Amino acid sequence: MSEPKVTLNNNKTIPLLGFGTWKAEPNVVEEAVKTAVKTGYRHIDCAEVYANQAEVGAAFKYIFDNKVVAREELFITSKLYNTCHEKDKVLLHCKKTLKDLNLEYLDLYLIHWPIAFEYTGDSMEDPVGEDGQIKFIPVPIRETWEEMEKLVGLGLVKSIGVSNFNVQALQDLLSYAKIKPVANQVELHPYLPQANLKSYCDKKGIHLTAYSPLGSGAFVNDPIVGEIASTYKKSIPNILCRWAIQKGFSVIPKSSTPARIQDNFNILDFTITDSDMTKLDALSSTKKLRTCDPTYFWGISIFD
Ligand SMILES: NC(=O)C1=CN([C@@H]2O[C@H](COP(=O)(O)OP(=O)(O)OC[C@H]3O[C@@H](n4cnc5c(N)ncnc54)[C@H](OP(=O)(O)O)[C@@H]3O)[C@@H](O)[C@H]2O)C=CC1
Ligand SMILES: O=C1CO[C@H](CO)[C@@H](O)[C@@H]1O
Repeated sequence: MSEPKVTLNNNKTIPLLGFGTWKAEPNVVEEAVKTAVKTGYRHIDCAEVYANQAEVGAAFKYIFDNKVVAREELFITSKLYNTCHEKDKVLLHCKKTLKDLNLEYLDLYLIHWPIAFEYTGDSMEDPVGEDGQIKFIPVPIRETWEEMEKLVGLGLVKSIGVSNFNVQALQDLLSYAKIKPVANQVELHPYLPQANLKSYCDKKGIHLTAYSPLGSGAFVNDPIVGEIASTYKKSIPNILCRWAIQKGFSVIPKSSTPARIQDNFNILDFTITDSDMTKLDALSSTKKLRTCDPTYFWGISIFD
């Protein structure tokens, strides 16, 4: 079954079911990406900070050399890390990402977080001072965004967007952006449904991509999701990802396990009824969860 897609605000399309690569160890990610593409995924989510782009790039080389699919059939995203926000780092690290991924262009390049750290070169390590605190630097998002816009002009990226931006950060960006962000990639699942952000992004034509859609396994003991999964004879991850795509989000579950990579693709042959969608929508009133918390990572609070 072919992948459903939605149209972005620049008229390009994004496949709704993607494949995540964070924490996919360098020695397994190459096989995982090959398995994903052979299974049918057409959207692959990468980032320089995941420290595995060269191995993901080896998979892309295999895929294109062996005509598993053509380059135009894949939608490939990567992200500019917090250490690379300064004016002179954006082009440099976009080119580094393209070289590692063995690509001539990215479909989508995102500012990974709306916060800037001191530069640590290609290591992608977070800069930590002697006091144990992260070394933040005051680079305005505007400076970084203007460089991101130039990448579109250079043909290195088809679309640009952001990740982990709240409504306020998007409002600021839209006040000066010459090229509107096509997408905002954020943590999103029934325990963190991002209702305010969704309503703002819908109004502004910004697509939302749901990261950590499985909530780090937090739903395995949820009786409502479990019951819905048995009704449809699907797995809990299937229900979570299907819920996301029925709400119009793209979704990027990660797995390094071949059977799970294949299982997670099995969401295109069924529809969750409105009444079951309502039950899933109601879960955030029973439990709230944020697995990727910058307060915990770096001691900075950026979400509402
Ligand atoms: N923009 C950002 O700041 C962020 C982006 N992301 C992106 O989103 C992607 C997905 O998010 P991530 O945080 O990885 O978490 P996910 O919600 O995708 O969960 C991944 C975990 O679930 C396990 N898993 C996957 N499928 C199944 C299954 N069918 N049954 C049981 N367990 C399963 C995986 O194990 P195993 O691999 O062992 O099978 C892994 O431990 C990332 O890989 C990354 O690409 C993530 C976080 C932040
Ligand atoms: O995508 C991500 C995965 O983890 C990183 C932390 O180590 C985050 O920076 C980021 O959000």
